[in-house]
Amino acid sequence: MKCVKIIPKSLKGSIETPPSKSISHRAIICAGLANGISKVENIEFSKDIEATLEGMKALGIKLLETKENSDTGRHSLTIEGGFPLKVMQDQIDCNESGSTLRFFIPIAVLLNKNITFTGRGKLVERPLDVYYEIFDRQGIFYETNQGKLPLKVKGKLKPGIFPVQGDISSQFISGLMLALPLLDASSKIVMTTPLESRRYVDLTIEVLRKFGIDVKKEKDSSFLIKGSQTYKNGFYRIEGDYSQAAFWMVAGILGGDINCMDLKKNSLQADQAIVDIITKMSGNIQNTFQGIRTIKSDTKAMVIDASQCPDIVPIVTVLGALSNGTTKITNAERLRIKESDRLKAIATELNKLGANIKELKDGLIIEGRKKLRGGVVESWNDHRIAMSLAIAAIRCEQPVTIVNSDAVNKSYPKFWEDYQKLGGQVEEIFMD
Ligand SMILES: O=C(O)C1=C[C@@H](OP(=O)(O)O)[C@@H](O)[C@H](O)C1
Ligand SMILES: C=C(OP(=O)(O)O)C(=O)O
Repeated sequence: MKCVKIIPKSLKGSIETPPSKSISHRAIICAGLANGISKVENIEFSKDIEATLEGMKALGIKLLETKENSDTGRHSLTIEGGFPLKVMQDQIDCNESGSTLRFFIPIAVLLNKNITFTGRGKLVERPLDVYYEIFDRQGIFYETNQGKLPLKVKGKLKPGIFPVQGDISSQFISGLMLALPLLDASSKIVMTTPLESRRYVDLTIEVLRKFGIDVKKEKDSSFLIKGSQTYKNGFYRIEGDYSQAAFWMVAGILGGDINCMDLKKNSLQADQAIVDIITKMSGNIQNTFQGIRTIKSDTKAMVIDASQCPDIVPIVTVLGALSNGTTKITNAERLRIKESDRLKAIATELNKLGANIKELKDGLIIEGRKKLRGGVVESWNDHRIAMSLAIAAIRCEQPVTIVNSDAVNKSYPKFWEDYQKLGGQVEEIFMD
């Protein structure tokens, strides 16, 4: 198994922030549903984005051209889409990507064709009940392995009222929003419990708008989607990813000076919350002409409500573990159904490095320390756990070995390369 050994060092320099994974999924799907040719620029081929692109190809879209930008190594895609889609393969492999699976299922049940969804790792068991309830209500055929993947579907979604729980995953609401405009009458999504990860839904509405689709927010708890809409083809450039920038921002605060470039100031990304969190913890964070800069600072503890920004919890836990006082993470129960049980994973592994973190049912209590010790830790095959541990290494007294370091490929294949570009000392090793 691939592992990395990190010699603790501060990180300094500028980083070309990777493109937003969340926006990339949405833009590729929208381009595929639009009649004609669209261009999607600034794509990083992470495993999750590959799954979405391959999935859309299975549904008949054509990837006419992939052009690499020689400066950034990122790609510009020319996509020929169109609805109705022409199913080329009846099996869609979502690998470990929750977004791919939950965005594709409603699209698959627009087509009345047999389609089977497969996946790996924790994705096999991540919840899908919100969709199963809709299928039961509408008489859509589906077959699972006791609720888990593989999932086989066949049927045709009907417009109407969709009561949906808002606190399991916002990805169900985004998935429905992608498909419902293509039905022949209006639909309404009505939240039956408060919507968490709300800004991911706002992001879906924004990308849909750019592709000519209108979704109306009626109140905080319901969305109106007119039927018989058509996706319009066009050009979309993906902005930088705040979830990934969060790792470098915390790295700057813990021991360096880092400028993250290509971050939109008025972004709809949920994880822009990292800027507010660092500011409130008294970190030195500044807007620069090209991005956001963080500089080594003494930070203090705070209480962080994770309900709207779950993906930054692992890296915020690292910051809390190295801040003065007791940081509390609350409303974070959904972290247990991500690529790993992230509350357990980050608490267990940071404690191995010498942190003092107590796990609660829906959060964490983190007693801050000046330094951590170092040692051997596990990624739990979770990209955000691997990257968080790599950043924690900056303030360790001894080297840190991360087992299964390839987990980063799910969202950020160039993470180790960028870590070294910033002056980090990383040695690749293999362990059984
Ligand atoms: O819509 C999206 O792009 C995402 C929504 C969030 O999921 P939940 O709504 O399940 O929290 C987030 O954790 C995930 O990484 C990406
Ligand atoms: C949870 C994540 O993604 P997904 O739900 O798409 O697998 C993530 O990127 O942290």
